[in-house]
Amino acid sequence: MRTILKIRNLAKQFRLHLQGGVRIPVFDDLHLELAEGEALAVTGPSGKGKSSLLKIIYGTYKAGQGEILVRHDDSWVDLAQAEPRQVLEARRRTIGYVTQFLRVIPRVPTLDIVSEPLLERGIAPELARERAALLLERLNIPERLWSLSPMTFSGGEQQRVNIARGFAAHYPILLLDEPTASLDQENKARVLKMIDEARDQGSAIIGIFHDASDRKAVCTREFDLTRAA
Ligand SMILES: Nc1ncnc2c1ncn2[C@@H]1O[C@H](COP(=O)(O)OP(=O)(O)OP(=O)(O)O)[C@@H](O)[C@H]1O
Repeated sequence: MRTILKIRNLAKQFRLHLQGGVRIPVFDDLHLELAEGEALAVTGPSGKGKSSLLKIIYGTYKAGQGEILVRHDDSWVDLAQAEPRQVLEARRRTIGYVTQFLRVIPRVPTLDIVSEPLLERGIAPELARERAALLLERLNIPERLWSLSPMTFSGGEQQRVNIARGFAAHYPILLLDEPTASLDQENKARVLKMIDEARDQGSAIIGIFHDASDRKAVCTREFDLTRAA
């Protein structure tokens, strides 16, 4: 399997400008490589920087130093240095990101939220909606809710809508920040199966799972931040 992500020398610290310029160091000299078909669990105690690492890879947070080389359309792009336009391109086709929180846009129906990543790739609306419907069904979202905005849905329902959206299109790299956090056992098992299927199809996964048995179920390797940086 080909390497798809190479992180070299990554350093990050936050600076709280509104609180006397206090510095919070997170990483120093972090190195990481990931190949297609691998599922990496990022571990470490609370506050060690697990979510920050995912956000840096996705381009939400800027790296302080270092390289984040991603294989995008068969060439290497350093997302730490990339223009915002390149980051958006990579997000559209190469890197997916699923958190436990859905960013709800008022009045947009659930089915449209889930089909959007497919429509963005030029998939015909009919096909995109079919795929979205399959995912919602698989994740136990009752059909009567599909035409509604998820704004009033329960936490677990919103999380499953977010997961359906994150898995609608194939991404070579998939970042998962506690995707199973507020799910019951049955839905959790379904999500873990979807993660496994994505990996079987060659996606490289980086996930944060608080539950050790979830990590064991889907991850091929662990990356312990207490040792990494
Ligand atoms: N936007 C931000 N501004 C300032 N500090 C931040 C910001 N985001 C994270 N931090 C700090 O960076 C450190 C790492 O936070 P992060 O959320 O990445 O940890 P984590 O390992 O994911 O924790 P948890 O397991 O509790 O979710 C923490 O000390 C946190 O306070």
